[in-house]
Parts: sequence; structure tokens; C-alpha cells
Amino acid sequence: MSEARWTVVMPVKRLGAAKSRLRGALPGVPHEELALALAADTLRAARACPAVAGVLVVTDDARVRAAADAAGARVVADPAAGLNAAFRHGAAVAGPRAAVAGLTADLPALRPAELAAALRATEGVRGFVADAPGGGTVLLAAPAGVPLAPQFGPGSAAAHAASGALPLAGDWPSLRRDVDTPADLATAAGLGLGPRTAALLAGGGVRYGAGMQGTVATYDASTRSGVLLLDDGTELAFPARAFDASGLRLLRLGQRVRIERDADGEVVRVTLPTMA
Ligand SMILES: Nc1nc2c(ncn2[C@@H]2O[C@H](COP(=O)(O)OP(=O)(O)OP(=O)(O)O)[C@@H](O)[C@H]2O)c(=O)[nH]1
Ligand SMILES: C=C(OP(=O)(O)O)C(=O)O
Repeated sequence: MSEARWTVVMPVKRLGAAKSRLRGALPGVPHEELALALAADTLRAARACPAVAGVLVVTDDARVRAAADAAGARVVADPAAGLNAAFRHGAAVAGPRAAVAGLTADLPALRPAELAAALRATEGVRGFVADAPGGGTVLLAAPAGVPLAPQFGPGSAAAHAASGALPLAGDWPSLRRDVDTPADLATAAGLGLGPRTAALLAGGGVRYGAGMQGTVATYDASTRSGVLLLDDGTELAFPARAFDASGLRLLRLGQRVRIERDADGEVVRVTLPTMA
């Protein structure tokens, strides 16, 4: 039997409402372009996965529909009753004979080989892959004849485990890297982004993360380096050259700063939010 036997169900929200925590992450890039790029790169990787027979995109967004058509995915309408209803609808359309893998559409670094490995690991049982922080879910897969029974939403990893799904323990960083915040986008960029998202980060001379802000957690004047605390609680070290590029003479603890990073997530410049 061919390995390509999974139907991936991928819900995508209307782009204007999707990925709200990322709004403004890339100055100069319309939010809908970023939301579309994340979904398009996830879709591309799923289509390229040798374990995947087809992708079913559940959406009401015209641009997502067009991108899915172009990528050779099937599109079905969103029942407009939330994420779990969208997954259930996709699974129902796939039919009782399909092995269904529900995948979130915010995995722009996804490597087809990692998705294939996770689907292999779930062989014969209903299983899920938690996101990198551990609380959320990026993939929920059920063999043919077993209901998907999605429980996505806050705390979904625990909910899926409690529902009897097997937590899959593989080392799949690109699969686990869902992008909810600007810091997630920087981490995904470090893993290597799909082409649509990478183009947005590189395009228009916009430096990745130019809109990101945080506060100074530590600063050592003798090395001109320190640690920044991002608004989502993540800590980020900055080297002397990022301080040197700021034009500032010193940084104070607790000072609010704007942070510019390159595509690898390295801090290249720290400035005051009021500076151009
Ligand atoms: N079709 C459909 N997709 C959804 C719905 N809610 C969430 N999604 C998709 O599910 C995936 C994971 O959801 P979240 O990470 O919460 O994304 P989000 O709701 O777009 O982002 P936030 O606004 O930042 O919470 C994303 O790819 C969304 O596009 C829904 O009601 N319908
Ligand atoms: C959608 C989910 O989480 P997040 O919004 O954190 O990606 C989830 O884990 O079900």
C-alpha cells in the first residue's frame, strides 16, 4: 500500500480575523498578507508530504480559497461555528474511510518529512502532537473509522490527552512551531520559513521584527550587551553590536525599547520607541 493515505484537514479563519496576536508584527506588510503566507506555507508543506493523499481546507476566505485551489487542495465552506466545528466538518467531508489528520494552518516552517514522521508514529491509534510550549495542539490524527473528536482551543493538549488520544513524543521542531506571536515568528524564521512567509520577511527592506518592543531586563555597560524582556515574557539576549547600532549612550533597566532582528532572529538594533 502507498504511504500516501492521510487526508489533512486544515481550517483557516477569515484573514482579517486570523492571527490577531501577530497584527503589526511586520511593519509595512498588511496583516492579511502575513496570515495568508502562514497558511500557504503550511499547505505547501502538507501537500509535499509523502504520507498525505490530499488536503482539505476549511475556510470562508476568498483569498485562502484561491491559494488552496492553486495548490491543488480541496476547499470546503467553514460552518462558522468555531475551530472544532471546522475540523469536524472537514473530517465528515473526508468520509468514514479516510484517515484524517487535523493540522493547524500556522506552521510556516513545517518540513514535510517531520509531518510524515509524526503521521507514521500515529499509525493505528488516535494521536496528537503538542505545540512547542506544550499546552496547545498542532496535529490531531485519527485512523479510518475512528472519530477525530477535536478539542482544539486553550489547553487543547491536555484535553486531547484526557480524551484518550496518544501524545506523540517525536523531535519535530518545525511541526511543533506554531506561530501565534512575533517571538514565535522569529523562532520559526530560525528554523527556516516556507517561501511565502520568508518573502514577506525579506521584502520591502523591512527588517524582521522592526515593530517588536520590550523592556531592558539586564544591561552590562562594560560589554554593551544584555537581555531584553519581550511583551510575551520571552527573554532575548542582545550583543554589543545591537547596542552600538542604537546611537544611544546607555540603557536603563526597565527602559522600553524597540527591537530589530534579522531573519535568523538575532537582535541587530535596539532603539527607543520614539526614534525613527
Ligand atoms: N476555518 C476556521 N479556522 C479557524 C477558526 N478558528 C481558528 N482557525 C484556524 O485554526 C488555526 C489555529 O488557531 P489559532 O492559533 O487560535 O489562530 P487564530 O484564531 O487565527 O489566532 P488569534 O487570533 O491570534 O487567536 C489557525 O490556522 C486559524 O486560522 C475557525 O473558526 N474557522
Ligand atoms: C489553537 C490552539 O492553540 P493556539 O491558539 O495557542 O495556537 C490549540 O492548541 O488548540
